[in-house]
Amino acid sequence: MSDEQLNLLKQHRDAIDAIDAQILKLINQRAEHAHTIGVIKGGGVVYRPEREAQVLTRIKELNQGPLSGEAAARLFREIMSECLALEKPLTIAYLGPEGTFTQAAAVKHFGHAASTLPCASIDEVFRIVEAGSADYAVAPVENSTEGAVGRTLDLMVASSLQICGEVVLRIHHHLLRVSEGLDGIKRVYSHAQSLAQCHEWLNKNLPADVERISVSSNAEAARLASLDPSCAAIAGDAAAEKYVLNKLAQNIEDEPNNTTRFLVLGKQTAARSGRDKTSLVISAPNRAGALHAVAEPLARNGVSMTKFESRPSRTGLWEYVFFADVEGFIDDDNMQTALAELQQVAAFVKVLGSYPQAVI
Ligand SMILES: O=C(O)C(=O)C[C@]1(C(=O)O)C=C[C@@H](O)C=C1
Repeated sequence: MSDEQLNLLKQHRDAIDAIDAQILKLINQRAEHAHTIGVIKGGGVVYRPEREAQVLTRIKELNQGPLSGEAAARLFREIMSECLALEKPLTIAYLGPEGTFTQAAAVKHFGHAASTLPCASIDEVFRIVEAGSADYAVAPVENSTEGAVGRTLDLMVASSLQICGEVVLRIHHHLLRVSEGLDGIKRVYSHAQSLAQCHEWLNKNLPADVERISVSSNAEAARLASLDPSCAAIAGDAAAEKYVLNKLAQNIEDEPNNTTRFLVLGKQTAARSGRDKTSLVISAPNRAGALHAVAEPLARNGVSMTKFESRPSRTGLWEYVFFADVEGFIDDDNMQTALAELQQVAAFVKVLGSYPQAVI
């Protein structure tokens, strides 16, 4: 570098140092306000999903670049996470083990200041929060290629927990291994869904005699691959980092827009954020007529549906339960009318929660 370049570099670095000092001071001023808000809340619920969604939406709107709106929101996600931890540190139960996409979703939603608690099953995630051993739960509910996560939906029917948020995560799968290169791989471990999502890539890039073994999670697959150089795993970034594996191939999922949606569950109901969703479960006696009876009051009252999923009820042989996600907040007038009408035709209607739509 020339003297002139060195001089320019120093000028910019000096400017960055001065700006960093200002940012630090302002972040701490923000933290002081959050701390005082915590005192005003007087030991009540500190996490306010609707306010967090509003803060992040506003940041995206205010942002003028060169950082992207998403990048700016992610930075503020972390600042808010630390501010919230000053009020009260949160523990988030998730479908483990460590390194799963569900943990990545929990961190995306609550930031790094929240502690995450891995659970062995979706049932345990619900139980732990119901018992008060963790503050919130994060559980997968649907994948864009594989469809609904039935266990989460079934548990929602009986659980006292409310949905207070959603997280949408792009799922990127990588082929991971302790050693370099594709030679000598005898087995590939992954969760059955991930093996299915990378099926075409595996057919094209690995010899036919490489065994594909499905295990309980992608993180478990990465752990197994870390123990044996003749094995590889399909898993995401978090698992690759945790088990210090090489990425032999990145983003090997067949479907480039592969996303998973997760629910955030807790004992509180969220307040209106302005861009909300409501999840309902509706039970009706027989499927053919029931589908129309359930969808019609929503449509007629102008409540738009973003998801509709039917599952056999676990209580009656021919009964179906319908899971509907609709746009809007529970006490919107049209929502209230539609719900009252639904109650006339359905065996039961349960509101699983009204909550802010995912912002980042
Ligand atoms: O506004 C509040 O209620 C706060 O506690 C402050 C704050 C924030 O840092 O902006 C922190 C945590 C809440 O979940 C929402 C927002």
